[in-house]
Amino acid sequence: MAQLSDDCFAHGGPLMPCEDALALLRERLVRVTEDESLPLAQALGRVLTEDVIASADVPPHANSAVDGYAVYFDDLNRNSETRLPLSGRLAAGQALPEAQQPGTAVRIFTGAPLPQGADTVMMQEDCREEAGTVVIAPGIKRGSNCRSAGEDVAKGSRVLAAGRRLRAPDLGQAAAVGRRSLQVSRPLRVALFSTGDELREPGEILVPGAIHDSNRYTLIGLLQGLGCAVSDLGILPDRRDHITGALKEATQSHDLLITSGGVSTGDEDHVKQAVEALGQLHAWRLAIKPGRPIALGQLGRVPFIGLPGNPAAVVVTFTMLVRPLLLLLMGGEAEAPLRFPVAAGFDYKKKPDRREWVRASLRREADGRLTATKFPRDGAGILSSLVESDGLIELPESLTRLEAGAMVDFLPFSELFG
Ligand SMILES: Nc1nc2c(c(=O)[nH]1)N[C@H]1C(S)=C(S)[C@@H](COP(=O)(O)OP(=O)(O)OC[C@H]3O[C@@H](n4cnc5c(N)ncnc54)[C@H](O)[C@@H]3O)O[C@H]1N2
Ligand code: MOO
Repeated sequence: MAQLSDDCFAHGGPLMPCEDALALLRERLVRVTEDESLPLAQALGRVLTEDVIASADVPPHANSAVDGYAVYFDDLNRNSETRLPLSGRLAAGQALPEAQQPGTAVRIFTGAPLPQGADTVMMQEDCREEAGTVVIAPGIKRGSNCRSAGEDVAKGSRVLAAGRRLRAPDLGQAAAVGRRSLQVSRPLRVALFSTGDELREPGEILVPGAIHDSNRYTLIGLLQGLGCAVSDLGILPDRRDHITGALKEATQSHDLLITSGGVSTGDEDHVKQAVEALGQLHAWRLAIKPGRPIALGQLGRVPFIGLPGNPAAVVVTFTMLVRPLLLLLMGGEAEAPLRFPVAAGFDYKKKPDRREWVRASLRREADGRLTATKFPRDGAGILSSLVESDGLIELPESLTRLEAGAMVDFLPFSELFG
C-alpha cells in the first residue's frame, strides 16, 4: 500500500511551486503494486521491476556484416588487385567454422560466423569470382565489415534497468539476451470519476445547461496509455453524500482515486468536503497555469487526486503531476519529460512566480529551424486547443515577457501521452 504519512502533501504556502510538488511526490510516494511475470509479447508499456542482465555476449560470435569474402588483411596488396583461392563457404546459422587458411578467401554471407584468423570482410560488390578464385579491389581497411562477439552487449552487463517503462526495442533487447518473460509491475488500479450536475454521457440529449462529459474519456486514454487498469465509475452529481459514498467504496479495490471537477472554491465544489470527511485533503493549490486548483489527499492509505474540471487543465495537470505520480506508484522512474528548444513564434505576457504551459504547434521555417505557434485561444475550457496542437511550451516562473524569436522549451505530446 501507499506509504503516505498524514501530511504527505502538506505544504507551507498557499501556492506551491511545481518543482516542490514533484520533489514531494518523489520523496513521499513508494511503489504499491506487486510483481508479475509476463511473456515479452505482452510486456510493452509496463514498468520493469527487475534489472535484466546479459547472460552471454550479443552477438555470441564474431560474424560478417555483409555478403562477401572473409580474408586476412595482411594477404591484401595495398595498391593493386589481389587474387586469392576460395577455401570455403559460410552462411548464417552454420556452426562455428574451422580456422581459415592464410592466403585464401572464404565466401561468407551476412551474419555468418567469421572463421578464426580472418580479420576483414570484402563486400561482394568490390570483388569478382574467377575459376575458384576471387579478385579483390584494393583500398579496404583492416577489420572492415566484421562484427565482434559482444560488440552489442557484453556478457554480465545490465541491458535494462528496473523502473524503466518498456518500449518496443526493450522487448527486442530482452529477447536478444535470451529472455522469454520479464518481471513487471502489475497495472495500477485506478478509480476514475467525473463530478458535476451539468455532465451527461456522450450521446445523451443535452437539456439546457448540460454538457457532455469529455474529461473522463481524455483521462481513460491518458491512463490506459500508461498501462493502468481503469475503473470507469461514471459521473457523480454535485452532492456531498453521493461523492462521499462513491469514493469510500472505491478505496476498497483501487490503488488510486482520480476525480475531475469540483475542487475549486465554489459552493458546489463538494469533492473537497467529501475527501476531508473520509481522510485528509491537502488543498494543494499550485503556482501553475492552467490547473492551479489541483487537490491531493489520501483516503486511508489510498492516494486521491482531484483534478480541476477545465478540460485543458485536466491534460496539463495529468501530464505534469499525475503521470509521475502513477509511475512512482508502479515502481517506475518518474523522469522529467524531454524538453526541446524551439523558437517562439509569438509575443506573450505572463505573470511572475507561476509556471505556465502554452498550447502550441510546430512549424519548420525555410532555414530549417522549428518555430512554435501559439494556439490562438488560451481558455482552460478549450479542449480543441489540445486536439489541434502538437504540444506545450513551458514558460518558467521567472519569465514575465516573451518576445518572438526567443528560444523556449517545447514538450511534444508524444513525450507526454504514454
Ligand atoms: N472563485 C474562483 N473560481 C474559480 C477558481 C478560483 O480559484 N476561484 N479557479 C478556476 C480554475 S483555474 C479552474 S481550473 C476551475 C476548476 O474548478 P473545479 O475543479 O471546481 O471544476 P468545475 O467548476 O466543476 O468545472 C470547471 C469547468 O470545467 C467543466 N467540466 C467539469 N467537468 C467536466 C467534464 N468531465 N467534462 C467536460 N467539462 C467539464 C465545467 O462544466 C466547468 O465549465 O475553477 C475556476 N473557478
Ligand atoms: O487553472 Mo484553471 O485550470 O486555468 O482553468
